[in-house]
Amino acid sequence: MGNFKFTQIDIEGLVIVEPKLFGDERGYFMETYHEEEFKNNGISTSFVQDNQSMSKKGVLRGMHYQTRNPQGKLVRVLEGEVYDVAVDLRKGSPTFLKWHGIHLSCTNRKQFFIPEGFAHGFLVLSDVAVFSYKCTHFYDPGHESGLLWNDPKLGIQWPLDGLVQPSLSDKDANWKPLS
Ligand SMILES: Cc1cn([C@H]2C[C@H](O)[C@@H](COP(=O)(O)OP(=O)(O)O[C@H]3O[C@H](C)C(=O)[C@H](O)[C@H]3O)O2)c(=O)[nH]c1=O
Repeated sequence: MGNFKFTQIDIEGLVIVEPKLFGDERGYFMETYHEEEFKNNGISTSFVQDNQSMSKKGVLRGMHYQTRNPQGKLVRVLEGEVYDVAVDLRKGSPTFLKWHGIHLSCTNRKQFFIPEGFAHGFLVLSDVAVFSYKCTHFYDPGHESGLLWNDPKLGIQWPLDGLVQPSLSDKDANWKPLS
């Protein structure tokens, strides 16, 4: 046992997962998910849908959540690097509207578990990023919602690194600001 390191952070429920790498002259092997180890470390949920997206440098996808069938997500990067952000939207949470960001990359191999009740998004820092994640509920297009990436009420510190404006879908450019 023990092929993963789990780190809880100061927003309850968010977990950083670091798989153990087994390298040899052929290359490497690592487990990327293990139901029992994850359950024993605060990720006691089942996943029903896997997604993958590819994005170019400067793309920002988010901040998304579902108002019905809220999706918990276990996210990781297969190629490149992103800055991944989760925002606590759980009613009554002591960290309501607080956010946490983390660099996920194919080199640090970190995974980020984001429970149901959070908005999620990421900014692509490398030329290309392939993003892969598991969801705890199915996609529910009729109940998609979102927050503006730069909503002053959130104050997310994106590593824009000179980028004036990330590249957004029309949907992501037009979420309603928090009142
Ligand atoms: C999410 C999703 C999308 N789609 C279709 C709907 C659109 O025709 C197309 C692109 O969808 P969208 O622009 O919403 O994709 P993203 O901007 O990557 O959305 C995701 O971005 C952030 C980072 C998230 O955390 C969510 O998983 C999700 O909202 O794929 C599906 O058919 N199934 C799905 O589960």
